[in-house]
Amino acid sequence: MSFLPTTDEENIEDLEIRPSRDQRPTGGGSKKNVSQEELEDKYRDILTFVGEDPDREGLLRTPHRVAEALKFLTSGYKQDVETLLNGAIFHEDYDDMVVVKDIEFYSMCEHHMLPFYGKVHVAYIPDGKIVGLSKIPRLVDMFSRRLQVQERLTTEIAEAIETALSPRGVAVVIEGAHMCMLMRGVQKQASTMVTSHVMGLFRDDRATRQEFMALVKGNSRA
Ligand SMILES: Nc1nc2c(ncn2[C@@H]2O[C@H](COP(=O)(O)OP(=O)(O)OP(=O)(O)O)[C@@H](O)[C@H]2O)c(=O)[nH]1
Ligand SMILES: [Zn+2]
Repeated sequence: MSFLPTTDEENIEDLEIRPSRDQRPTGGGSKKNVSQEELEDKYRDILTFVGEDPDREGLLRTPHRVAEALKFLTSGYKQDVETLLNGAIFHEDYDDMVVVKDIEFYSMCEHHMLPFYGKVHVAYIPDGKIVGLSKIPRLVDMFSRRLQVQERLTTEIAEAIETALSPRGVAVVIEGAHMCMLMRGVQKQASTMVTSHVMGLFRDDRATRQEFMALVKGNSRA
C-alpha cells in the first residue's frame, strides 16, 4: 500500500474527524453470554446458510477455527492501557519529537465485521516522560483488535498516549484499506482512508506538524 501518496501537510486538518464520546465503544460487554460451543454452533448455521455442508471433511473444524480467530481478532477488549503499559513510562529530559512510524495494524470495521488494515504513524513530544518503544505498537494492536471505525481508532491511540504521558503534543496518522469497500459494496480497489488526530504542539504549531509529516512521508516503507 502506498503511504500518503498525495496528502500534503495542510490536508491533515481537513481529514480529521473527531467522533463524539458517546460514539465510542463501552468495551465488549454482551448482554447474553455466549459460550464458545454455542458460537461454534452458530458458525455451523452460517455454513448452512451460505449453502455449504458443515459436515463435510474440510469444514468440520471450521466453526472452531473461526471462533478462535474471532477471539484473537477481538482480544483488545480484554486489555486496558494501564496494564499494557506495565509501568514502562520513564522520566527523561528528552524534549524533541519521537516518531514511531509504519506500524502495521489489522482491525475489523464495526459495520460489516470485515478487515481494514494499513499503517499507523505516531509521534509525541515528551514533557519529562517517555514510553517504552514497544508499547506504542502494543497500544495500536490493543485498539485495533476491537470492532472499530478508523476515526475512533485514530483518536483512541492519540488519547491513550496523551493520558499516559501528558506530553507537549501527540499526533497519530492512519492510512487504511477497508475490505468492505474493496471486495464488496462500492468496490473501489485503490481507495485508502487517511485519518489524523493531532493534539498540543502538533495542533498549535504548524512547523511541528510539518516536521512530523516530513518524517513520516520521507522514508515510508510502504
Ligand atoms: N467513516 C467510516 N466509515 C466506515 C468505516 N468502515 C466502514 N465504513 C462505512 O460504513 C458505512 C456503512 O453504511 P451503510 O449504508 O449502513 O452500509 P452498506 O449498505 O453496507 O453500505 P455500502 O458499503 O455503501 O454498501 C459504509 O459507507 C462503509 O464504507 C470507517 O472506519 N469509517
Ligand atoms: Zn465496513
